[in-house]
Amino acid sequence: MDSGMNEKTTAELEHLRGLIDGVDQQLLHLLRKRLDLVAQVGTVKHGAGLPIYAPQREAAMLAKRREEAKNMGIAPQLIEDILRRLMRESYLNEKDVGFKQVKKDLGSVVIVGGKGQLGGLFSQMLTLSGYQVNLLDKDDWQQADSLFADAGMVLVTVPIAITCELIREKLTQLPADCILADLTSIKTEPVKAMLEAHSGPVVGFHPMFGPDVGSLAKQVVVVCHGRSPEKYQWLLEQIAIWGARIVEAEPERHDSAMQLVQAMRHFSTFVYGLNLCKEEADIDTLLQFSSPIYRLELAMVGRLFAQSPELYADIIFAQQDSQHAIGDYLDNYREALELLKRGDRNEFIKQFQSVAKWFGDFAPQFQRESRIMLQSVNDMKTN
Ligand SMILES: NC(=O)c1ccc[n+]([C@@H]2O[C@H](COP(=O)([O-])OP(=O)(O)OC[C@H]3O[C@@H](n4cnc5c(N)ncnc54)[C@H](O)[C@@H]3O)[C@@H](O)[C@H]2O)c1
Ligand SMILES: O=C(O)C(=O)C[C@]1(C(=O)O)C=C[C@@H](O)C=C1
Repeated sequence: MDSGMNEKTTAELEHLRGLIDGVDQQLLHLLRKRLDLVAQVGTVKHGAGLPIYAPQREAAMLAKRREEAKNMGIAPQLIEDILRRLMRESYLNEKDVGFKQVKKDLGSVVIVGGKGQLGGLFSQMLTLSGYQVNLLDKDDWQQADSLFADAGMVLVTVPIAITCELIREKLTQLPADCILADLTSIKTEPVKAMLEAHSGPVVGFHPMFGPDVGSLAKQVVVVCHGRSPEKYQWLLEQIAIWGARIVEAEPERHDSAMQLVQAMRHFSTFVYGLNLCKEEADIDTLLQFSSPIYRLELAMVGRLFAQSPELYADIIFAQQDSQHAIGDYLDNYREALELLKRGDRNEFIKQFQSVAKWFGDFAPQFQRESRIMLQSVNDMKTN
């Protein structure tokens, strides 16, 4: 290539990149305009008590924009990705405006363990909705009587290992019509303890997310009814206004689902990390050779070890029954290893096919979903 050609190329590139910069700046102005409109929507919703998350509006809007994109020769997935990202920003912005307060005459809310992670999040959400929130943490028990005296709701969110004991020993003298609720990751024992300790309304919740979610939009909260649901119906409406989906479950059914969804999953993630550690794997090297799916998997394993060991120990150890599920997993692992040792490739393929059949339509659905996640993982790479 001669140098004249190089200069010409450089000049052309510079010119085009200047134009691209201009378009990107216009995009910024459009984003500013959209955020301002969303802020106004937030104010209207706050006044009317409408949920932050409007799934029908989202579906209708996405369908229209996809169609328009196609007509303009733009990949529909591109506009969908962009709009979904923008809507995530909307949830955060609308949240800051605050939420309608569904129950005006509640009295105060006392969050026991309120200086912890999840307690902090619920304290923020309740405060943003106009409730008076008092925190009662481990060094605050001398104020307990005066805080409980005018409490309309007591919300327990202390470490799992001490939850039942604390409820039985310290929450037996609440006002008769006070709601007693908890956020514990297991439900059978805490709900039982609350029903025994308190004769008024009782309800158990399990937020299916960690404290680092920016907003509750699209998150799931499991509710286990205890006593007098009509007295805490407002709270379910309040949580729905925050954008979360309420899933009702009997405590036992919740706990048995959690054996697979939490105890076994966290345990196998723990063993995965333990194994990498014992093998003295070099994470930099692993990342260098990683496919996007491996990077995502490693991120999911690594994120466990950035969190509280006590929380995960409690989730795993609190349910003795989960040992069976973990034992079954180990048996299956062992049998699969035998297959490998025998060199029985045909049997491996046969079993693979029966698992694929069992997954049914979920397998291609998960493949589509994970493809989008993997593309985002790749987007985040900087080298
Ligand atoms: N963190 C999560 O991802 C998550 C998700 C769902 C449910 N949960 C549930 O939320 C509850 C709390 O978890 P967390 O992650 O917020 O834990 P955390 O350790 O951050 O918070 C617990 C709080 O309880 C306080 N505490 C300890 N002993 C106390 C006592 N005797 N009296 C009053 N307060 C006391 C601690 O000082 C701390 O502030 C657990 O039941 C857990 O199962 C947590
Ligand atoms: O239209 C609304 O209701 C909005 O809150 C705005 C918006 C958006 O960003 O377009 C955000 C959240 C909703 O789930 C749907 C749409």
